Amino acid sequence: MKELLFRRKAKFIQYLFATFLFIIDHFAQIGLFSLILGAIERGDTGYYKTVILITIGFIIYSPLNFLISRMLRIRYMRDTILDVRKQAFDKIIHMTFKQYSQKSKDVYISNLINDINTFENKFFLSLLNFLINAGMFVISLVILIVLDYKLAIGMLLFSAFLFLLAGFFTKKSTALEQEVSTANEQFTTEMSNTFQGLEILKLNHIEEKFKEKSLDTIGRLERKKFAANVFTDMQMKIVWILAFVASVAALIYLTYGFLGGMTLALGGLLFQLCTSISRYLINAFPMWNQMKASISIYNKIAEPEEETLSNLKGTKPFHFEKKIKVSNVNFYYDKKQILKNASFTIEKGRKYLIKGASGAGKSTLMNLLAMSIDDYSGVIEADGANYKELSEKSFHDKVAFIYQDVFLFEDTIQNNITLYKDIPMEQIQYAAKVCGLEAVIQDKKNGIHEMLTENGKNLSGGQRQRISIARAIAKNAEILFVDEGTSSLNEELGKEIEQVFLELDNTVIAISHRFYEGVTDKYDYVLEIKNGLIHTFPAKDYFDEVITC
Ligand SMILES: Nc1ncnc2c1ncn2[C@@H]1O[C@H](COP(=O)(O)OP(=O)(O)OP(=O)(O)O)[C@@H](O)[C@H]1O
Repeated sequence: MKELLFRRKAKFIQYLFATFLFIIDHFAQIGLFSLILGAIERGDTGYYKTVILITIGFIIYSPLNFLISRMLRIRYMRDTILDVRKQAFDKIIHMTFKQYSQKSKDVYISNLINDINTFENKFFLSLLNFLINAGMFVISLVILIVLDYKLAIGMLLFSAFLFLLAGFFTKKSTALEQEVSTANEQFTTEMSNTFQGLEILKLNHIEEKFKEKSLDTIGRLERKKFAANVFTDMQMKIVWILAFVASVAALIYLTYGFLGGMTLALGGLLFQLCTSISRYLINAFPMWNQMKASISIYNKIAEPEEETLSNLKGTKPFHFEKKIKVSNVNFYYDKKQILKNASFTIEKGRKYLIKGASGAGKSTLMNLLAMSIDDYSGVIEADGANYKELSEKSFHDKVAFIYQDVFLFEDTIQNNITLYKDIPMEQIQYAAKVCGLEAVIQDKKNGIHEMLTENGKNLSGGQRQRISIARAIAKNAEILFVDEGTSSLNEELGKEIEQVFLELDNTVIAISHRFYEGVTDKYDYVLEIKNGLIHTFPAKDYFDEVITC
């Protein structure tokens, strides 16, 4: 947090100066009030005129001072909030895939919108109020020490007591702010799910049911916000009552002073200083807690997590010249064992098809081989290097994923194939040709530079899937992980696409429920999962047996 605040030193100093301007204005007001009291007491016309001139000067100076102070503060706040937004976005975008997939994408959206808004609204407001009130407190106390040190000691003791009291509230304030943040995440996720499934809700006339559920979530969020606000108000009220008691005590003390010959101007000034000190404390302490709560939100959304740092530990480059060896791998989801003592080998250039009943563990196995899961026992090695020591980036640079749903960017066909990497044009054209995209590209007015509309809506399912295979070929991926890559296509198209990646030289590890006559049996091996055990079969034998059975 300190690093964020001091990143723009010059602007931060301007921010502090702007706060100081605010404080000057406040003390000018107190001084003016005292001068007016003095003028009434003295009844001197010349002095009276001087006070009127000073008052007019103050009326002109005060709004100007406010304007300058505000402009200086806004510049700093704007730049710092921009930094927070960038940092929060960076944190999400640089998460490892494994970390990212632990939460729903809506949680990240909530962090980027709701949490940043909370931080923006609360942090600077509380920082400003805290600085102003703390600054005014110090100045008032110094003046009070000069004018009446006994009164100053009394006020200092009272402040120390309030400081201790505020410490008790800090933990609760932070916890409440975190609860609001979590409720925001739940709200965003639920809303997103509801809207994604709106078509089903409407077709089945169950909107009302979901409306009730949504209202519950909104209610929960509002209750959390209410609790956080009430707690801040409650702190203010407690401090306010104590401050009132302190002001009454100061008034009694001053009354004795007045009876002992103290002037009206001095008495008025001392009383104002005491009540102001109380007021500064009333404002400063809850703001301090609010500031700490906002900092906890900043840490949550913008500071890298321990896990991210520890995940960077795998630094060895991924090489796959010969084989990936899986030895005695066991994997559990909670207490349920999914894979038992799995041992097999993936040879370079071979095509593997993972088979098994629904829920047998096919995706789990693919995730293990794709480095998306690492909390397994046993060893997976690529050319002798332990998977757990490999750099995730190096691995992802050399593999490609082909899913049932292809995500396409609103950009050119070329950028959708290269995924913004610097790949020679001949390689891109080769990839497009191998995947049967040549005719599609020729058909487009701008060829390979044709823009795709949102998520490639101007392409057919088959064309979209071909682009996803072209990505793998263009990047020269050593392994293609294909998870139901043809399931959304019709039989004929599915067969054509499956044929494309089975004819590649690359290693393919695929999951498919489909059997395409004359194509599926071109896989080299089938890895069948049954009751957690993995059996390797030459594909021809496996399908001959299945078909015969
Ligand atoms: N994140 C998870 N947490 C807990 N259990 C899980 C999780 N993911 C999957 N499972 C369970 O692990 C088992 C294997 O799941 P997996 O998705 O690997 O099966 P699959 O063979 O790919 O299934 P399908 O063919 O239906 O897609 C299932 O019983 C599933 O319920």
